[in-house]
Amino acid sequence: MATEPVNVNEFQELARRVLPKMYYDFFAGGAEDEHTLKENVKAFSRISICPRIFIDVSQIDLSTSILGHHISMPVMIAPTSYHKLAHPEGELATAKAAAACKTIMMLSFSSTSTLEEVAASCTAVRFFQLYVMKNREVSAWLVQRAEKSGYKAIVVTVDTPKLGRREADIKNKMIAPQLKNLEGFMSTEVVNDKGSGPEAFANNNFDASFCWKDIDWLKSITKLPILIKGVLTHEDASRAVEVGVDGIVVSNHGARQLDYAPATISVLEEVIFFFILINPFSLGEDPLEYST
Ligand SMILES: Cc1cc2nc3c(=O)[nH]c(=O)nc-3n(C[C@H](O)[C@H](O)[C@H](O)COP(=O)(O)O)c2cc1C
Repeated sequence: MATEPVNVNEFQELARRVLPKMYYDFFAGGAEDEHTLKENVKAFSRISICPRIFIDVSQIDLSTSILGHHISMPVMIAPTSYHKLAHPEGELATAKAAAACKTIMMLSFSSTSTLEEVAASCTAVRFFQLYVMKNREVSAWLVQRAEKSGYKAIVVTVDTPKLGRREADIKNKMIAPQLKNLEGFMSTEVVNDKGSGPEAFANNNFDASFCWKDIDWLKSITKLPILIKGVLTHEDASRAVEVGVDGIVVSNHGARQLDYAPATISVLEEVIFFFILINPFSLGEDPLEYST
């Protein structure tokens, strides 16, 4: 690329050129046929933006609040794994960017820096993303550490009872890096010469039985607000209200989990419509905030 990249597509192309294929494929790929991966992009391209004219836009304020935290724009950093595979500064650089942009960073369970290191490195409001493990003690220990380190919410990812079948990772025999948050408690090294290391680790350790009733357990171990990430239907949004979580993240996990799931943006309207129906006067103020 002759000039500095100016948009995310150009950054992606740059990443493709400089990263080892195994890592690039991990970051860029989706599950199985990658049907949903393509749909995620196509669905955005089907949305057009209709401008209204003669409005004074000399001062623009995009700021909003999420769970009471004021942020500069309705854009946050979703939890993504293994940042150090892309850059030596890893999650610390991402956290610095979140602070500079005055937005919220959700730190992945699968980070390559510890949650304490990230907390010490920046002033950004941080949420901690959790996969609930078969060994509940490990999950409780992580939640307590997040609470102690000043994270402001626990985001439980609920679309990953098993890791999505990511065929590129299987072919590349993707090697999972050490998960820093688990260091000292358990080894995350997986020798899996048959396929994807991350898939083997997740399938050995994530609790595929975790379901609605277990939200009570989570509430019993933390005072932090609880968000569930991976909701795609109004039925599940309704259930989330019933079990009393503090927020939902509408998401198909970047098409990395269930292939042929709908594009996230295409179901957002349905889910938001449900909230308007149950609470017509409080859009934007309700404790259940809306995001993808
Ligand atoms: C490389 C990569 C790693 C990801 N790692 C995680 C993760 O560790 N935990 C998680 O909950 N979501 C993870 N995600 C999903 C993102 O948080 C986010 O949901 C996705 O990129 C955007 O799709 P959505 O708009 O459907 O949410 C990852 C996504 C990518 C691309």
